[in-house]
Amino acid sequence: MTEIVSCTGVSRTYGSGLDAVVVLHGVTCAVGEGDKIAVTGSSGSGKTTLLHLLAGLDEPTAGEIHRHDGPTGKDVPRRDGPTGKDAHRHDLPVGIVFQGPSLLSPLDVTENVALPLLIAGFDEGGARKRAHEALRQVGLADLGQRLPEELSGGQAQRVAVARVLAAAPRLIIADEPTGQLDSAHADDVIGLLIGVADELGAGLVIATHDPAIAKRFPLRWEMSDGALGRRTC
Ligand SMILES: Nc1ncnc2c1ncn2[C@@H]1O[C@H](COP(=O)(O)OP(=O)(O)OP(=O)(O)O)[C@@H](O)[C@H]1O
Repeated sequence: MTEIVSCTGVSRTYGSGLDAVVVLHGVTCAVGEGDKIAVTGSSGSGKTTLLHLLAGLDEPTAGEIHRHDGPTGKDVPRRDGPTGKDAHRHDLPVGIVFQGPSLLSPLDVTENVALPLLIAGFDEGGARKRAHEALRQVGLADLGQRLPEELSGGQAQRVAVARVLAAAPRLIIADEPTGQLDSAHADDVIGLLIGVADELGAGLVIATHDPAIAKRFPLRWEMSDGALGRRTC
């Protein structure tokens, strides 16, 4: 397995002195290309904290997180890379899907999907083309000009998945991506995420409270009081 990110003895403490609260302790784990992992556990057990550390949105207070460099898991063909550069170098390392609304309200759907690519150095034409293709793949080709406020919750999460697909990351982190959806739409979004991870050869880690969703993942990690407990596959 080619590792994307690994944690060794990782802890996260909030506050200091008498107010210090250890919310994650001694976590050792690794995510590799092609891994599909559901992180379960009761509310407050540390799922989001772990996912934020894996995504690089937060830093541990103890232990080490190592991000392993490498090309995308599969040789994803790129037609629209940044002008004059090797497109693969501009694939984003991490794509994130959050539970709640994460689209920027002044931007239309296509602009939201294209934004990470523009930040990564793609020219506007190339970024828009990739955004259109990603939206087509998640079944939203006709909604590119809508504003986020004109979308249903399920459509908004599909756009968030398209944004990940367009960015072609090595690692996809999804924190309760279906927490605000009914079960039919939840199933649909999880299926899309798994399909996107397969297509990219990416690692996929999701946090979920839903046992039916967790069952769809070959690897399951259970968080309990800030520790990574039972792992099943
Ligand atoms: N910024 C913060 N300051 C202090 N404590 C925090 C902070 N963020 C999270 N915590 C605490 O860390 C613990 C773990 O939170 P975390 O959000 O990781 O849990 P979770 O398993 O994702 O919960 P949920 O399923 O409810 O989303 C909780 O007790 C929470 O109150």
